[in-house]
Amino acid sequence: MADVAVLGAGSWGTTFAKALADGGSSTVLWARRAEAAREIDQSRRNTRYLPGIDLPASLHATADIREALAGASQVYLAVPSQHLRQVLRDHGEAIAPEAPVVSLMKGVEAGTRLRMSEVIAEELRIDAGRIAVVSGPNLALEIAQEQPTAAVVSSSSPETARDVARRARNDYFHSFINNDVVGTEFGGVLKNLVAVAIGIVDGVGYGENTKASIMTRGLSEVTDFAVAFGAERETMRGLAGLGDLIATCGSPLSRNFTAGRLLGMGYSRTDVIARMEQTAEGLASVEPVAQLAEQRGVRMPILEQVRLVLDGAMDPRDIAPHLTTDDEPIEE
Ligand SMILES: NC(=O)c1ccc[n+]([C@@H]2O[C@H](COP(=O)([O-])OP(=O)(O)OC[C@H]3O[C@@H](n4cnc5c(N)ncnc54)[C@H](O)[C@@H]3O)[C@@H](O)[C@H]2O)c1
Ligand SMILES: O=P(O)(O)OC[C@H](O)CO
Repeated sequence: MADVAVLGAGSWGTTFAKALADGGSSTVLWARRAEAAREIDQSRRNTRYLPGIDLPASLHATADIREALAGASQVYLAVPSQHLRQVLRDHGEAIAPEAPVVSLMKGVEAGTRLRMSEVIAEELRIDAGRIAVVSGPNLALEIAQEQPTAAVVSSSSPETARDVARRARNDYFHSFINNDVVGTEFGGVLKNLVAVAIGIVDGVGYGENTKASIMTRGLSEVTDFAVAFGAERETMRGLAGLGDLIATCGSPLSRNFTAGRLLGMGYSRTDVIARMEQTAEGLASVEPVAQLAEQRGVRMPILEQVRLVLDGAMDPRDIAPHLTTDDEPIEE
């Protein structure tokens, strides 16, 4: 029986499980595919998602989710956002009654427009104080290579945030804490959308001025959105907001940036999805976030343009840090 369980053996689940194990927790990782579990357990490698990375001996993997959850005192979730609900519906009752449940994901559920912590609360019917989310500038491969990185653990319960942050740290990974779950979660979701926009302009061939303009206006857009839903403005200037925006928009390791780049090069949404071998959460989050923004009356010109490019209704060359229909100058 392990101290902690991580569900999802893609690039982030495997990396986070390694970080937990390197921090001293005996860790079990659930992989959906039996071959993946076998490779991690026996060869200490996950070649599909983390080529070249040696995994620690204290990390055990299994394809049996019930075995993974048995007795785990903390449960970390790292499956694609659109599939979380089903995993919890099928196996949630195997989670130990007091165990904190921690979302490592950065997406919004398409049909319901719910954040992952909301999906967890709804499916498991547990108190919000037992739920935490982790977010920050956390490109998996860099962390798997043990490059120094920080993240923030957020929970409405300071005790839960602290308990999780104590486990989720080691020599190369540091966890801060906060209690702004809405801001921390939306920071991770929304930077993906700005990263798609930055990828698009990169694919078109535009340079640093265009990217910096879109990143800066993107942060303002992300902040307005998150604050409209109850987030603290300060959170958006922290690791889960600005920090993650910088990392994701500036790195070819980012799948959202990569998806945007393909769009900018002229590939259609369908082609991009077919070419992506890993999860680019931003693609599925565009529509629900746009609907949420409309609901609250938040103006999101960059998101709107990403949506138009994805729908094939706008030439990627026309994407700009403002809506091209703006006639009059507006306040920065
Ligand atoms: N990779 C990163 O750098 C990183 C960093 C921080 C947060 N995240 C977030 O972590 C989450 C997971 O992303 P990832 O990078 O590990 O994705 P990934 O594409 O690398 O891996 C996804 C994993 O989920 C599994 N999976 C696919 N469909 C499933 C289903 N129906 N049910 C259960 N499991 C399924 C896959 O087998 C795979 O193991 C995303 O929300 C992402 O935004 C990723
Ligand atoms: O590869 P991406 O675009 O999903 O980004 C990964 C992490 O969220 C970066 O913090």
